[in-house]
Amino acid sequence: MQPNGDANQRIATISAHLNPRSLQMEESSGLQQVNCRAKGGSSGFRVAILGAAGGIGQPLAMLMKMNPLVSALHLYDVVNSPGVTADISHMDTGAVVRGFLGQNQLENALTGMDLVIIPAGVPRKPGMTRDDLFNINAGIVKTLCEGVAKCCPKAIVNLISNPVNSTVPIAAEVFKKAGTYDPKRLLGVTMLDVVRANTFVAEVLGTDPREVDVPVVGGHAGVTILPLLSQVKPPCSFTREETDYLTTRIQNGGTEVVEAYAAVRFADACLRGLRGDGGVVQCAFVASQVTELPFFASKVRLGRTGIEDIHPLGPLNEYERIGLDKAKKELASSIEKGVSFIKK
Ligand SMILES: NC(=O)c1ccc[n+]([C@@H]2O[C@H](COP(=O)([O-])OP(=O)(O)OC[C@H]3O[C@@H](n4cnc5c(N)ncnc54)[C@H](O)[C@@H]3O)[C@@H](O)[C@H]2O)c1
Ligand SMILES: O=C(O)C[C@H](O)C(=O)O
Repeated sequence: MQPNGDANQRIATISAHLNPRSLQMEESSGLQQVNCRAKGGSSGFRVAILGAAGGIGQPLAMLMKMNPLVSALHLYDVVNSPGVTADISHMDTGAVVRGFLGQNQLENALTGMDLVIIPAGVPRKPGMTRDDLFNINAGIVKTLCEGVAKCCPKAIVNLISNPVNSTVPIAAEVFKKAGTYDPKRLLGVTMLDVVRANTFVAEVLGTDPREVDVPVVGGHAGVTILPLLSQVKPPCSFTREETDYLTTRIQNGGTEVVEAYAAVRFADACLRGLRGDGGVVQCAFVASQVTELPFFASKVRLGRTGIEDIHPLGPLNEYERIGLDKAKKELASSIEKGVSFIKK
């Protein structure tokens, strides 16, 4: 898997030769494979991953290729997408996979997509906060969202690139500028916090994490990650010591491990919503009136039009009310930072 221009062209030639029907050729010749949009092997949704060659992007691509709701999978990156595409495309599952390399293929990658998942950008190194990524990732998200606004304005967007607390407001401003903003279709992925919370709470309770549901609200960084331990299902209670331990561990989970599993589960929930399944509810960072802030993570119900309902926070205990105040303070400045990045 050593992708470069030549390898790309070789893959193009081989793909076109072996299965010309699976490709929708553009008029122009050249690097045809990467310029071709996948037709889709079966009925299902068309999904693009932007940043598909990265640490999150690659396993995400593999797991989305295994998802029966996906008929076409577009893998876009500024490096290495041909090799990743070749690997993933050999999996014997329904979705047709196409690779797209570099800025001039962004539009082809995006055209016709139902769901766009964005894990593009730089990740944290030890000692960094997610906000330290702002300077690089803000510009990347801006450019990619301009592409979305132009080529698939009706797509659901799952924003993974950090700092999510600022990149979601950036995306919203880009879409507003383009006249395509639909707050129901823009979701910051905070599901990893829920997945971690379920796991850590189950550890403390000595139960199966699949049986546990912990709402995590606020945002996706440090104190803005607010697990509502008073609302855990099935109902249970924690000592003050357990509450401190769990809250701190959930808030700092990203320094332990970073993984794609939650992104896959969240994308699957969005697709099940688009299909019309009932009762699809997940936490996400979205435009919201749950608090006085313009964006906030809480439980949302996903449906055919994206977010169909945003759940209120429910009753909070004293510990959570103090946590909420801290979360809102930091969130307000992260949101403002994202908004003014576009407005400046
Ligand atoms: N929200 C979450 O729960 C969550 C979870 C994990 C990671 N993240 C964030 O996701 C991002 C990616 O993390 P990673 O570990 O995959 O990093 P990575 O460096 O392994 O991968 C990032 C990928 O993005 C690509 N990229 C860079 N600029 C691009 C551009 N302009 N267009 C398209 N692709 C571009 C890179 O080439 C690379 O392949 C980071 O910002 C990280 O903090 C968020
Ligand atoms: O923590 C990170 O930097 C990545 C991601 O946001 C996570 O929560 O794992």
